[in-house]
Amino acid sequence: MKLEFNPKAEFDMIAIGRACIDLNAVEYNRPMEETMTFKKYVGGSPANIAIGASKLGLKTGFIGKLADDQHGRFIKNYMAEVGVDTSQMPIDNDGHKTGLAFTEIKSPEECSILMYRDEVADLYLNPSEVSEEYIRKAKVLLVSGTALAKSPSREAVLKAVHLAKKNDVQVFFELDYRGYTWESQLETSIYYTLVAQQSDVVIGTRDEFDVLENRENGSNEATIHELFKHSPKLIVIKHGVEGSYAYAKTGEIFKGKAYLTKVLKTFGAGDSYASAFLYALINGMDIDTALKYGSASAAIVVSKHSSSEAMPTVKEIEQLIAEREAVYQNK
Ligand SMILES: Nc1ncnc2c1ncn2[C@@H]1O[C@H](COP(=O)(O)OP(=O)(O)O)[C@@H](O)[C@H]1O
Ligand SMILES: O=C(O)C[C@@H](O)[C@H](O)C(=O)COP(=O)(O)O
Repeated sequence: MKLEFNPKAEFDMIAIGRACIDLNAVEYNRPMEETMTFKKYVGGSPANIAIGASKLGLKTGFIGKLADDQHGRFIKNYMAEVGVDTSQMPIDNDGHKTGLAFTEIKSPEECSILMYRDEVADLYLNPSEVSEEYIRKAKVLLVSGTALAKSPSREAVLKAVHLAKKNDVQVFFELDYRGYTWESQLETSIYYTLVAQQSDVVIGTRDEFDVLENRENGSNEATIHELFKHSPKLIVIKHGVEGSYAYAKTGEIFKGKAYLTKVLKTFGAGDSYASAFLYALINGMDIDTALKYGSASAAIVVSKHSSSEAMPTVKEIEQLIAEREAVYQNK
């Protein structure tokens, strides 16, 4: 099974959603109450994915609203420096602020995120700020689920999905569930289902698919049975260190294993996985290989301090895959 991308498209991928700030505990392996210093990085799942993809050499753009403040300017400069096109990142004129995520690293296994997302600029992206001219230039539109949490960002994303489908741009939906921003799980389920049914590729953790289905302890089989009645051609369900599965509508099932490593913190895994998985698919690699790229990228990022700055190069990913696969083959 292979996805077809428009070979003439100017951008490999355009992401839509939030570009924010991560403040990662500098003194880690302790609770946040005892953490006195935090290091600033660009964050926000779709921004991390765009940065990761750009570092891998994909031509990447971003649609997202920024606050008119120091953080907004820092984000725009950083993203431009790593090669992301920031021409569709309007500035909020109504005093809304940049979203912040403080990360707590209690131990490599016990990490949590404290988010400040009330009245954040990214959720004020207006449908009028989503341009058909821009979206039609992409091979892939990557949608972050959190951008569906509130209006007007919700309508801006729905418009972007509509324009992508109209112009044969592949829609990748990263569920990216952050409970803080939603009114209820039922509300999330309604909008996740609406967008998932229209997407070409849906990526999420097992827990996030349970949110989409508004249930507990769902099964991958039930998920794919339902979603394959609609547009999706590929569904990726992640199971943390146990690895991930990619299900193709054509019936094939691919299993990706996690590459175990010395973990510093667990967050950043999903975003680095998504950027490398996408890189591999866009470059015509098969799904087994794309899963290896995703896992290797995640293994590199969980061993480092940030999610965005730690995004690896193609060389680092390929080296890790070669080393690990050689070990598996000698066993
Ligand atoms: N502790 C870990 N060590 C190595 N790889 C990991 C680890 N945790 C996750 N990964 C890799 O990252 C992928 C995505 O992680 P997961 O935790 O399922 O997603 P998310 O970060 O979105 O919650 C996994 O399929 C796996 O390949
Ligand atoms: O998405 C956010 O707003 C916070 C991220 O920037 C943070 O780095 C993170 O949680 C990444 O984790 P992941 O989505 O599991 O890759």
